[in-house]
Amino acid sequence: MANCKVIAIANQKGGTGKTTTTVNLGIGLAREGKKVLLVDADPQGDLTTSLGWPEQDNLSVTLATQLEGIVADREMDSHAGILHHEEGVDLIPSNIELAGLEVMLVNAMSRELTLKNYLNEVKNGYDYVLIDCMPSLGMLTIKALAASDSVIVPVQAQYFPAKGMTQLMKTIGKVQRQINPALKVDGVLLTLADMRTNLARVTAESIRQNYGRMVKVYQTVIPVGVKAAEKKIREMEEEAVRQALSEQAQGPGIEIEKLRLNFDTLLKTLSVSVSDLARFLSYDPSYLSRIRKGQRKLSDPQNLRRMPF
Ligand SMILES: Nc1ncnc2c1ncn2[C@@H]1O[C@H](COP(=O)(O)OP(=O)(O)OP(=O)(O)O)[C@@H](O)[C@H]1O
Repeated sequence: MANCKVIAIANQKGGTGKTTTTVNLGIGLAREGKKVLLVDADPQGDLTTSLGWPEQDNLSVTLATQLEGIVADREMDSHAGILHHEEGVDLIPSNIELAGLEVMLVNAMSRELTLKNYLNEVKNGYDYVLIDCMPSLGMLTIKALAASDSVIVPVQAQYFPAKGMTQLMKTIGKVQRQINPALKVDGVLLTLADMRTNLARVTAESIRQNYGRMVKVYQTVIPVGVKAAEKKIREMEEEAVRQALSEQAQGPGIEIEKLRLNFDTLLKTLSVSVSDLARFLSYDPSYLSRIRKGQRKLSDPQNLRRMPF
């Protein structure tokens, strides 16, 4: 479609509701009769999982395959790998292979434009393309901003994100000046808001006061559904969780790769995201995320053993 709009859903802070916004906005637009393609631009593949493809390592064609084809200048069917969801949205999925692509792209020509070039090949069939970005301002997010007409920034209403917002706005400004002058900020979306608390109300007000002149802050605020998130974890098979945890918590001798695999199994068993588990345990999501990527060991296995399951 000639007027396809490409929107990046971005915030370098983890767990602000990017994936949830992408899914719900996408399905909402599909219900309005729009043709929608969702793009999972996060190697953690949470969008792919949340749409019902948890075994994403078994997918033969993903976003990484397509981008790699563009870099290598290989003839490819650009529609290969696109999945169709029963709610009426399409998805180009991702898995951990996307992380490896960043390294490969260091020497690639026009590396910032690989995603744009790929989307140019597929977007004609769609009214909207929504890109779920990863929680970083690295090359994959730059690529998403370079490929987009606009960006929506989900911000968790519970924390005043002063430093993070300044960094994000600087990056958007840089992309506008150097790669994509047409990029617009659609708006800031306040998410996970518990408006019964003073903190959320004060934070929402501060965000409007501090950024409202620069960018639109949507009047619509997404309320937190605490019960739903916690119920999901509490309903898990307790025995399976304990078993996976005790394997993980074998102390400093455990191999980092084994820990990574165990942790992955744990998340799949629970069918929860890293952010879910982090919130439930009051852990820093980036700490758990590094364990999941095989970048660090548990520093406090005893603490994990006492998890409140
Ligand atoms: N309104 C809500 N109420 C309750 N839980 C929510 C809500 N929105 C999102 N969540 C939960 O919060 C967690 C973080 O949301 P989500 O995965 O959408 O954030 P994200 O910004 O994409 O995370 P990441 O930065 O890790 O990619 C998820 O477990 C999700 O299920």
